[in-house]
Amino acid sequence: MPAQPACHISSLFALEVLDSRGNPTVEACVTLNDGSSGRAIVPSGASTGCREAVELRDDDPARYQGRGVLKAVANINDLIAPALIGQRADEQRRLDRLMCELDGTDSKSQLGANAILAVSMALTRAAASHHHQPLYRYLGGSNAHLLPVPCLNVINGGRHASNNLDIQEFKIVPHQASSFAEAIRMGEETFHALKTLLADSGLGTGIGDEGGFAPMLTSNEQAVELILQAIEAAGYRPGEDISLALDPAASEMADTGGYRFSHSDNALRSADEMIELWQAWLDRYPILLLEDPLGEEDWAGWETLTRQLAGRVELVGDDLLCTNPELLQRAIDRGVANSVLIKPNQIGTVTETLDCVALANRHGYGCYLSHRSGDSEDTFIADLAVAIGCGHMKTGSGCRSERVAKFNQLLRIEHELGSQASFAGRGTFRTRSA
Ligand SMILES: O=C(O)[C@@H](CO)OP(=O)(O)O
Ligand SMILES: [Mg+2]
Repeated sequence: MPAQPACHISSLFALEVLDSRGNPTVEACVTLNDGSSGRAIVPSGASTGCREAVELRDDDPARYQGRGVLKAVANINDLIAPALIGQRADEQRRLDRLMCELDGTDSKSQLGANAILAVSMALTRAAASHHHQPLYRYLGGSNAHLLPVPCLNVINGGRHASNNLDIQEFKIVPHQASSFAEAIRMGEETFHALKTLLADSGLGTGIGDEGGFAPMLTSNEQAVELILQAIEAAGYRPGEDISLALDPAASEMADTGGYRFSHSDNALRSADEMIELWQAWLDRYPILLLEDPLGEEDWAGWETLTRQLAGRVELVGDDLLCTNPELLQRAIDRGVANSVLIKPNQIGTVTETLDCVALANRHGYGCYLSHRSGDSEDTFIADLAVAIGCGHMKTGSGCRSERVAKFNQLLRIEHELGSQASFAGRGTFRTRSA
């Protein structure tokens, strides 16, 4: 029998490892006949959209309070591996489809999106290695060169911290830089200035899940004011050098009749009042991007919001769109949002993630790439950002290794690209109507 070609999968296995919250997650390892290999760890969200692909967890309370992933691991070892071993690793579309067929559900609930995505990403890495290409080049082709503006989440609230802030993510956007390295320096200098400011004001400097500070404050507005002060203290001009981005994660606030700010004043606001609130914040603060400013079920509210604000600010659908091409198509048809958050584990394969990006590109929607609040040392999304040239991404901020790992990978990519690298800058943020 002739030897199988070098790109064929010779082994595939999975194991249970830990994410940044100390919860179990799935790692998959793929090896090819020529010895090339790839491994990948899937991240995990806390404020998840209700239409995300299913993250399969064990219901065994004796292990990790029922959060184990041994079933997902077994699904890789016992069901996916036998189907994939012997196949070409660089036929990503075919293999991702094969796994979806093996699963047989729309939500990937049978095998688990955590099982399928771990394998999907590991396959990409193994194939890139087989073809002697860095991941960003293999995924993005010869013109992959654009480094994203990093949006650093410097104050954490909502589901990501145990403080009294309703807004989940207060992010700084260092866009007035000539390179990714300079942008990261500006961001981290501001992060450290904020730490000093908080400490000098007697406020907490403990951090939340995504590496930002999580102080108890008097209002959500105070968080913004402190960040603006920190930007100036670091020697930068708010709005000129460094702007702001917010993720209110409003699905988490949804309550009968509107949105409840349960962490601070417990006020209930209707969708119209929420839109007025964001409008007032846009008048007052240099905000370039609002992610999930309304909830995932509130399509009517989103239509009004988009009509009123899409010409001024990037409106990103996260829980609303779940990296799902079908939901994005619905948003396009209804004129909702002007940008889509891209989180591979919301949809569950590399192929479908790239399909969602392609659909967004065809219709002039922005793509805003994202980590999850439970993440790991895996840096797949750093390479993905350059591969798809999305121009801006969020991956937390600068004092947790799982966040820094992505920054460091982007610094390596920028170094490797040398004079071929470009930095996206402010123009990457959408300000036109959908
Ligand atoms: O809401 C979000 O955008 C994300 C990532 O920042 O949080 P989580 O991973 O908890 O869904
Ligand atoms: Mg979000």
